[in-house]
Amino acid sequence: MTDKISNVGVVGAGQMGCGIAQVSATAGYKVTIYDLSKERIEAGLATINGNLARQVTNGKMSDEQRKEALALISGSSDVNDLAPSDLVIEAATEDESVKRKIFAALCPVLKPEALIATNTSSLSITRLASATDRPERFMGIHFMNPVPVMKLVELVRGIATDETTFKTAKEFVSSLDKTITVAEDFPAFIVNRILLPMINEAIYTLYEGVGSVEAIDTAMKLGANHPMGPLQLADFIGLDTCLSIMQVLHEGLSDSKYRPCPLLVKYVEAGWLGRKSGRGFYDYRGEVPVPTR
Ligand SMILES: CC(=O)CC(=O)SCCNC(=O)CCNC(=O)[C@H](O)C(C)(C)COP(=O)(O)OP(=O)(O)OC[C@H]1O[C@@H](n2cnc3c(N)ncnc32)[C@H](O)[C@@H]1OP(=O)(O)O
Ligand SMILES: NC(=O)C1=CN([C@@H]2O[C@H](COP(=O)(O)OP(=O)(O)OC[C@H]3O[C@@H](n4cnc5c(N)ncnc54)[C@H](OP(=O)(O)O)[C@@H]3O)[C@@H](O)[C@H]2O)C=CC1
Repeated sequence: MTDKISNVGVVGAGQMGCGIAQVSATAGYKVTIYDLSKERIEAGLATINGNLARQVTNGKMSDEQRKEALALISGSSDVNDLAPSDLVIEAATEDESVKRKIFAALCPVLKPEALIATNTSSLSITRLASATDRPERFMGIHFMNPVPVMKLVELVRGIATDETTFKTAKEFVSSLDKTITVAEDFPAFIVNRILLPMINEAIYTLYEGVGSVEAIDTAMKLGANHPMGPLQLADFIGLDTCLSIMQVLHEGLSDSKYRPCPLLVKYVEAGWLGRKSGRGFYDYRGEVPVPTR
């Protein structure tokens, strides 16, 4: 048995929240994106608009389908507008205290039978579930960036997640034409347990002067056939998110091999968060990205 999902709520109008909203609406779900700031929501809706328009230009969808998808998405800075949701996917900043506050505000608004999922990259699903009033109806649905392009979604159960919730999540993700992999509730799950230490090592390689930003990215693109160099990918993910994931790995697995590189810490402290803030290992403020080291 599964639950029927028609209305999807998304918390956080950042790069992931908007991607999740876009693919959900394209699959025919009614979507409400909630964020604290109206400007964020407007910028997010504009990004979705641009992405859908590009799909029309590339012949991947008709203009009619674009209009239908757009008509299914609305934005709100009032959490009460998530009340009709059958499923809420939390995709706010990768910070446990932020997510806990969101669940505290969200739970009283939702129908008792509504499901809550988190798109967290690394945090314990069991611990996040305990911050809600429905741990059995809570789980991890971890999309990859950019959501409209990447095929994989990791599904992660918490200790209390019930079978109906898991099956409903599976059915929902399959309806978005994504491929599922199931991960156990360990720090950073599967993809980020492997990917982030590689990115962190690339930052150490830069920190120790083994190569420049350009040399490291070129090496991995042409020497290992990665679509993006690791530093380019770190900027794409967001350096704040990369640091949070490394901290969760370091603390959660108590192994010094996961120690976040001090240079990553420094960039985040400077507010150089990658593409989203205009500067990271590359400076994106000009016509072409320029390495910052
Ligand atoms: C941190 C976590 O918790 C987990 C994660 O997500 S880790 C990150 C996982 N993601 C990756 O590793 C991405 C690695 N990079 C890539 O695969 C590729 O560089 C890429 C798919 C992002 C871009 O591919 P590309 O060939 O260089 O660029 P390009 O030809 O411009 O784009 C390919 C398609 O992706 C689309 N695309 C690219 N960036 C996009 C974005 N940010 N949003 C939406 N669509 C995007 C393009 O529109 C294009 O679609 P069409 O074929 O319809 O035109
Ligand atoms: N980036 C990636 O490659 C991936 C990220 N993820 C995960 O997805 C989640 C979101 O990441 P991403 O989209 O990259 O992050 P972004 O920084 O792009 O977006 C996060 C959004 O959440 C908003 N936000 C912060 N606090 C609240 C709140 N209390 N209520 C509502 N909205 C809030 C932020 O607003 P403001 O900026 O104003 O604070 C911002 O708009 C994280 O958990 C991350 O780990 C998962 C897969 C891939």
